[in-house]
Order: sequence, then C-alpha cells, then structure tokens
Amino acid sequence: MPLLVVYNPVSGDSSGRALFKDHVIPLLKQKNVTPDHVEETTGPGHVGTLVADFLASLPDSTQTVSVVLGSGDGTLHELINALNNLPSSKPLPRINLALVPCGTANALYVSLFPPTEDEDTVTVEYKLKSVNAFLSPDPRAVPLNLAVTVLSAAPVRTPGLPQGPPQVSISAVVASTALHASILHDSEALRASDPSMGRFKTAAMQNITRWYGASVKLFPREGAGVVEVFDPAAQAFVPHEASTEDEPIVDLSGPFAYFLSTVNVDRLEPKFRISPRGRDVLVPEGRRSAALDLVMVRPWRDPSYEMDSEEARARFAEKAAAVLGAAYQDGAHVNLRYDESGKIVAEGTGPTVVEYIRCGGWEWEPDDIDPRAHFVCADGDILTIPNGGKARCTAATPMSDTTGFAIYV
Ligand SMILES: Nc1ncnc2c1ncn2[C@@H]1O[C@H](COP(=O)(O)OP(=O)(O)OP(=O)(O)O)[C@@H](O)[C@H]1O
Repeated sequence: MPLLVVYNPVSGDSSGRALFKDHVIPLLKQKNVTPDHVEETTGPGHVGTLVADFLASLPDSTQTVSVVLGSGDGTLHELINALNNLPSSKPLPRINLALVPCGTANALYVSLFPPTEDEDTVTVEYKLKSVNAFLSPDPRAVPLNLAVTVLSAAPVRTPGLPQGPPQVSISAVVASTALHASILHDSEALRASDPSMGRFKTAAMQNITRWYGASVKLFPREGAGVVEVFDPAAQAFVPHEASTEDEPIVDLSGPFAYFLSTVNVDRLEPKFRISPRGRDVLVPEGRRSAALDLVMVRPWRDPSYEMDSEEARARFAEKAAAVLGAAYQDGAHVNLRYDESGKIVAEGTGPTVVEYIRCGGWEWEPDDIDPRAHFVCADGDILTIPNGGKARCTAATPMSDTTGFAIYV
C-alpha cells in the first residue's frame, strides 16, 4: 500500500520534527516499512498540496493509501478540506491515517485512545499507538464521520451585488458557535504568548458572561426518525419531546450560553469530556450512521432566571463555569439538573442544565444585532456568518468503504 509520512513541525510545542526523527521513522524502519515520501509542512495549506500531489503521483487512483500524519486537529482539518476542494470529480481513494498527536489538544487522538487514569499523554509510547496499530499484523482502521458546515448569505440579495458561493468547512472533531467559538476566536490572539492549553482557559474567562442570540433548528439523524436527547435518569438518548416522526424538526430559541457539536470524539482535551457518548456512533465498517452530539446551555432553563440583565449574566457565569468544570469530571455535566431554587444538583427531577442532543444536523441563524453570535468554529477554524445569513451543519459518513478517511486504532 502506498505510504506517505508527513508532519507539521510547528504543531503544539513544535516537537514534531524530533518525534519523527527519533521515534516514528526509526519505528517504521525497524518494521521494514519504507515510506514512499517523508515530508515536512512548510506553512498553512501545505499539507493539502503534499497529500494531493502524492495521490496524483499514484498509478492507481482507486487504491487505498496510508498516511502517517504528525499534527494537531487543525492540520487534519486543513487536509480534509483541501482534498474536498480538489477540482476533480472522481472520488478520492480511502485514506487511512496513522495519527501522531503533535498538536495542543489533539481531540481526535485522545478520543480514539482515551488515556487511562495513570497514563501520561506526553510519553512517546502513548503518541505511537496509532502508528503501532498501522504496523500491527492485522491493522484496523475506523472510518471517520464528518460534520459539514455551510454558511449561507441573506436570502434577499442586494440588487447589483454578486452573491458568492456559500462557504463550506468540514470538521472531523467539532463545529460550534457561542462560547466555544468565541473562546477559539480569542485564543488565537493569545497563541504567541501562551502556546499551551492555558490560553483556552484565559479566553474562556474573557467570554464566560456572554450570551448569544440565535434561532436554531435541529434535524434527526438518518435512521432515528426523531431528534434525541440524553436522559440522565435512563442514562440513554430518548426521543426529544418536541420531535415526532411526523414533525421531527425541533425549533429552539435563545439566548444560548453554549452550543457545541462534536463528531467522532467524546472530548476536546484528554480530560474535557464534553460529549461523553460522542464515540458511540463511531461503528465498525458496514454499520455506519453519522450523527452529531450537540451540547447546549440555555440560561432561561434555570428556575431562578427572571430576565436578561448584566447581573443575570454575571450570576449565570458561575453556573456555566460549573458545567464546564463538570465536563472535566468524566463528562458529569450531562447529569446535572436545577433544583427548584435554581441550584445545580446531581439528582432529582428538575430541568437538566445541559441539553445533550443527538441529531443529524443543526441550523443556527444568529440575531443580526449580536456580532459574536456570528462566529462558527470548525475544528479551530473561525468562520463568520454574513449578516442575515445562517450556518447549517450536517453529519456525513463516507459514501463507501473505498473512499473517505479512516484512522488506524
Ligand atoms: N511549517 C509551518 N509553519 C507555520 N505554520 C504551519 C506550518 N505547517 C502547518 N502550519 C499551520 O499550523 C497550524 C496549526 O497546526 P495544528 O492544528 O496541527 O496544531 P495545533 O493548533 O497546535 O493543535 P490542535 O489543533 O490540536 O490544538 C495549521 O493550521 C497549519 O496551517
């Protein structure tokens, strides 16, 4: 099978080059595996060119290829989007990736290889799990689902102004708006001063009192018929009360404090299990069903909420922080409820603090007067919805076993 090795030398703490030189390449050699090419990315966008050129150089364009990819989630996102934008109408071959986590958060890797209590994610042994899976006698690769986000402009066109094509971004990890998109937007500016995950916490504190105005629609996943919601009492997804077989689409109004969907993953950092059931839908070849796990917080569900005000937002910030804190406790936030006074508790029958949804897609139409509600984060990439426009995100699964992306696990 054709094999390309490629790594981003500046992902995360920039240790990728040393990791490949000292460990990945020697491991391949030891197993008598010779890559066709070993490449280092030289700048944004380069990974797409390297892999597209490699595919174009192969005599058989339908043959499955393997790529050992040293990167964070951002470089993988770039690769998927670059290949999707290739001008060819032919489907691409199946691309099996052996991931080497070199980025800051490595959400996909830590979700596929969830670290045990005493496992250290910075060790070489931990980082080589996917490469070792690729090199095993009977390698197994899990197909990736994708979340396709399309930003559309206002329906009424301004006379005389051309309307560009809708902007599309494909995620393998996360598509979000509200707090998470704001955090990612602001944390980019902090990257130079703080390359660690600490920059996400700093940006979170800058944004925690904000709420976001939008109208939302939720669509069922294929095969389910209805939108589902996690019921902590049943510890399972059950039909959403506003979704029926006849009228499955759920309409929601804001304001929203948090709105984040994941695909393929149950966590965004080793311990931040924001969509704790998110890996359930990653199933072996042949039994696929693409779904998004959506985590929402709408402050007015709090029984102590009276009206939107600066004070109400400041008070609710403590609750939002408690929710995010519980996500670090093995995803315990999805079990939290309000008691009658609005206190957050782990038991009872009050409204859940988090609405944890499983769906096939969502549509987010931001209020025009709320500029921050226009940010969408697709695997760390920040997109801006044009005024009057909306974002539609849909879960997708590879068309067949011979195309799409898969990860050696
Ligand atoms: N040689 C290079 N010099 C500068 N930037 C590069 C180079 N090669 C790739 N890049 C850019 O580096 C960016 C960051 O990479 P990546 O997402 O892999 O790491 P990260 O942001 O540290 O990790 P994570 O996404 O897990 O937080 C990519 O978006 C890519 O465009």
